[in-house]
Amino acid sequence: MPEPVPEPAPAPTRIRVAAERPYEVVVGRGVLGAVSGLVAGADRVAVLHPAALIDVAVRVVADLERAGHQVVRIDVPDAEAAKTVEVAARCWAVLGHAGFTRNDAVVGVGGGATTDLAGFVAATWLRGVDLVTVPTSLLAMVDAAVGGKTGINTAEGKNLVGVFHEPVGVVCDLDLLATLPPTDLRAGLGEVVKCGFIADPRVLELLEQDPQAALDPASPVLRELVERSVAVKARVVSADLRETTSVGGRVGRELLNYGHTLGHAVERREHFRWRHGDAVSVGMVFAAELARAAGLLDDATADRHRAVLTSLGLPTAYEPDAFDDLLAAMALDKKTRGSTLRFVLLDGVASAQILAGPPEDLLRRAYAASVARPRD
Ligand SMILES: NC(=O)c1ccc[n+]([C@@H]2O[C@H](COP(=O)([O-])OP(=O)(O)OC[C@H]3O[C@@H](n4cnc5c(N)ncnc54)[C@H](O)[C@@H]3O)[C@@H](O)[C@H]2O)c1
Ligand SMILES: O=C(O)C(=O)C[C@@H](O)[C@H](O)[C@H](O)COP(=O)(O)O
Ligand SMILES: [Zn+2]
Repeated sequence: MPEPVPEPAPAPTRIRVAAERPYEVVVGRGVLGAVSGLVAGADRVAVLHPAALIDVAVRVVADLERAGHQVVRIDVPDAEAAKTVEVAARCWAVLGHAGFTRNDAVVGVGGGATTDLAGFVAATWLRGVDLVTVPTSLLAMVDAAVGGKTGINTAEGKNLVGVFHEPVGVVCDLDLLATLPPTDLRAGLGEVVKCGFIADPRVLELLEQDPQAALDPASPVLRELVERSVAVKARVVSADLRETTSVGGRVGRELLNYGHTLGHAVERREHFRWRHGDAVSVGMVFAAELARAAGLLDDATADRHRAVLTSLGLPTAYEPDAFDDLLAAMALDKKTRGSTLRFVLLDGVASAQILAGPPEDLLRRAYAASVARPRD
């Protein structure tokens, strides 16, 4: 009997983002080697990573050194602990010490917290040097590493300090998801569900058909979900890079903030110890209840939020008595104008509008509905 011939691995997918300097998001398996080609013009390269990703960072460093770059590896704190001005200042000090100039580059290897920090450091050093993101979590692949939002937190709230700074390239190596803890993979699906509701109904169908496949890092279903979510993000940011064009009935980049108004408030109340994707999950259920209470969204689509998120094991409700704290935190949401809160709401799947200044009692009713047990 002849040996069975293994199927060739599918070629990497390249998704283009039309920024001022257009760039590509490469999605595939075994594509880590693409990083060095993206920083070809740099003499020095800084590779920022948390301890959990040391093995990946070492592989990237070795490639870069083989290509002749002088490389500095910077070990940063894990998760949200990296997104502080103190950590950014430590990175600036390392770059200064190593003599980083404007043709040098920063590479962020890690989850969304690391790529947000790396982006902020790259954006601010000498007012901007090249950035390559190497997302290693699902959430960073489908969202954080793409699109140029960079930032750090302050005691007052989430991502309150940051700049837009697009990467020169994004390398999503799906093989890296093999070591991602299942709880973090699940949290990443929160942003995938978001992409389904705001723009791509096929994402919702895939999740509903086989939630377990979505939770399996080796499955082709997960690859399709990553590609579809990156495509949604690329399309939205390409049309509104700086989040400036939600006018009239048209929602620009703010669309990507679906579920984040309450989600970020939950993160702040939890002192940034909640996973971002979990908070967005809770925030989307609240947004669906608000849209239902405002008479915008039909019952079936509102209920579909809780159903799909629950099937993936994501949280759908926060503490019943927390609304006053959350309302105060939402005042600092970036979509707020003056004292007017603004929410991205759906009036159907893939159809959004901004609700500005809803009365407080409507918000309270929606929150109460979001924490109530689902209807049978
Ligand atoms: N800039 C944006 O557009 C944007 C979009 C969405 C989210 N975000 C930000 O992204 C952050 C959330 O990202 P996240 O969910 O990736 O969280 P994270 O960066 O905190 O990573 C989650 C955990 O997974 C670990 N990890 C990551 N990849 C791993 C791997 N391959 N193997 C083993 N462990 C791994 C990390 O070390 C961390 O402990 C938040 O700060 C959020 O605000 C930014
Ligand atoms: O890229 C965007 O735009 C988003 O809003 C994507 C979100 O998933 C992400 O969490 C973002 O960081 C939130 O933006 P913020 O401006 O509210 O901090
Ligand atoms: Zn998000």
